[in-house]
Amino acid sequence: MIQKLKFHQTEEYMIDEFVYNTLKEFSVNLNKEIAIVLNRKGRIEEVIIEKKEFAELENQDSFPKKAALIFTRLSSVSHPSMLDLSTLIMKKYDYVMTISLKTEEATIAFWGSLLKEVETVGPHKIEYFYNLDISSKISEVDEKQREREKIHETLTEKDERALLVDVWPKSSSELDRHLLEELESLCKTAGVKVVDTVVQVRRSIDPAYFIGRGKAEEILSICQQKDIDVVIFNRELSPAQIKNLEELLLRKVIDRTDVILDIFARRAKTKEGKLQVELAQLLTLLPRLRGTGVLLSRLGGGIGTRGPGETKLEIDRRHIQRRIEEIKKELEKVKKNREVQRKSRIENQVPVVSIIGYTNAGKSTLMNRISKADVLVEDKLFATLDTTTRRVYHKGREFLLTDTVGFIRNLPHHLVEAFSSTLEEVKYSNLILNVVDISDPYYYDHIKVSEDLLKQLGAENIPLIRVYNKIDKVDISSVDVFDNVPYVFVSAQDGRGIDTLLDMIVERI
Ligand SMILES: Nc1nc2c(ncn2[C@@H]2O[C@H](COP(=O)(O)OP(=O)(O)OP(=O)(O)O)[C@@H](O)[C@H]2O)c(=O)[nH]1
Ligand SMILES: [Mg+2]
Repeated sequence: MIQKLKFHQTEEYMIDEFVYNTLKEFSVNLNKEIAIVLNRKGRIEEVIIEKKEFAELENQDSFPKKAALIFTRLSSVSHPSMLDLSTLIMKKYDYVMTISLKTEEATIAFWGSLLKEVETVGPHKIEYFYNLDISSKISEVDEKQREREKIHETLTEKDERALLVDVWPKSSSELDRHLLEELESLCKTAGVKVVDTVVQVRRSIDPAYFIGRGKAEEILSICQQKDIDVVIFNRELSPAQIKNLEELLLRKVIDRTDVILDIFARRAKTKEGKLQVELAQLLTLLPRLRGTGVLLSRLGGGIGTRGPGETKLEIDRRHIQRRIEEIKKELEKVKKNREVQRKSRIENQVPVVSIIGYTNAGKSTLMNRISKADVLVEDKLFATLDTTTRRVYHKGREFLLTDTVGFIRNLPHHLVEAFSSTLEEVKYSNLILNVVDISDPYYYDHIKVSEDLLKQLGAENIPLIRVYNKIDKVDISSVDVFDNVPYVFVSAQDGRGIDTLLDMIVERI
């Protein structure tokens, strides 16, 4: 049968009578379901006999990107199942056709021309499809896809113009101001141009618009005057508030979490890093999807819509749920791997020292200084997303030094969860270095944020040294040292204090 089908070419990129009869004959005789893959010329590229779930066809790379999947069902079900639809979506087929051999009826599922949902034709008797002109439908979809890619490109090419919105309590403090500045540098890192900032002082939060409808209308007029593309809130918005605000402001509305996620999405390099970012994005996205509809695009592209790598976040709820499970499984594997490595380290008795600290504190610079590793150092938030480990020797002692992702106040809950496999490493270290940028006026606050997170990770009982960094920038006599935690003053940049730090490390491991 394979020979018979392999060199056959169907008309119009559709099933024909010959193919149908052949499929039927062999399906019935073998009592097995059969699938074929058609390329765009209508040639049969592949014949697959009874894979229970065609969605699990894994050698997706050998498929041309654009192709159709046609398969038989022995039962009387002739409409596509959830699984069939997710095959269509995930494997990027042009269309998927389900044929019931019992009823001789079939249904095809394909992307609608708005690219927002899946359309179906059928169930109809199989003969109906022999003359169906699917090619023009498909080219319509292609055309739309190209247009959208163009829009996406222009949007990502030019810097997006953002309006920042914050809500402060009646008794606002310096810290509120600081957090707003922090959002501004997050935006800078994410490549967004901050055009204006609106701060509202209010006692309570409006459940529908967060800021109250009057203020929201005021913001709309600012957006129109200043050609704003995106409105960024410095507080966490509920899914309903995002929806209401987007409807009123006619612009993309995102919050602080989205900005951080966006930065993470651009920066994740390793497979694990990417998986973790994707997981965090999906966990954030899920509660924002309402109903069972297919959410295919938030307004436009740009910030808040990027996935790790080049993929955009265009996924429906079921698919998300499945993907979340998939990622968790993969991360579980990574974790197992880590455990094995950890065991062998324990057996070899090589102590582990972890560098943690607020983002931009100088962790990677310190790592490079100590181990001469080449870790990306940048005056940007979250330069490091993937952990790096290096072997260090000092005074006849050996230890492993690990650089980690930076901490930040209000680190999105989903990120902590998603990055747990990376952050978990900290829990198994013999010593923790909390790197603190003392040139930042809020350094004490940063110490607290980082050490609170250690508590959350269950790492609060591990010996810790506070490494007060950047002493080349400030006069250390003006620096207060808090609590009874061991500390050292260093400049990771010019090397001052590093020997003392190394001595302190080997004393403690
Ligand atoms: N003046 C001075 N600048 C420093 C020192 N250490 C680091 N920096 C600068 O601080 C910025 C951040 O340094 P990184 O080492 O990337 O900081 P990080 O903590 O790894 O940051 P993330 O990975 O983004 O969380 C860079 O511009 C460094 O050059 C220091 O001792 N003195
Ligand atoms: Mg770093």
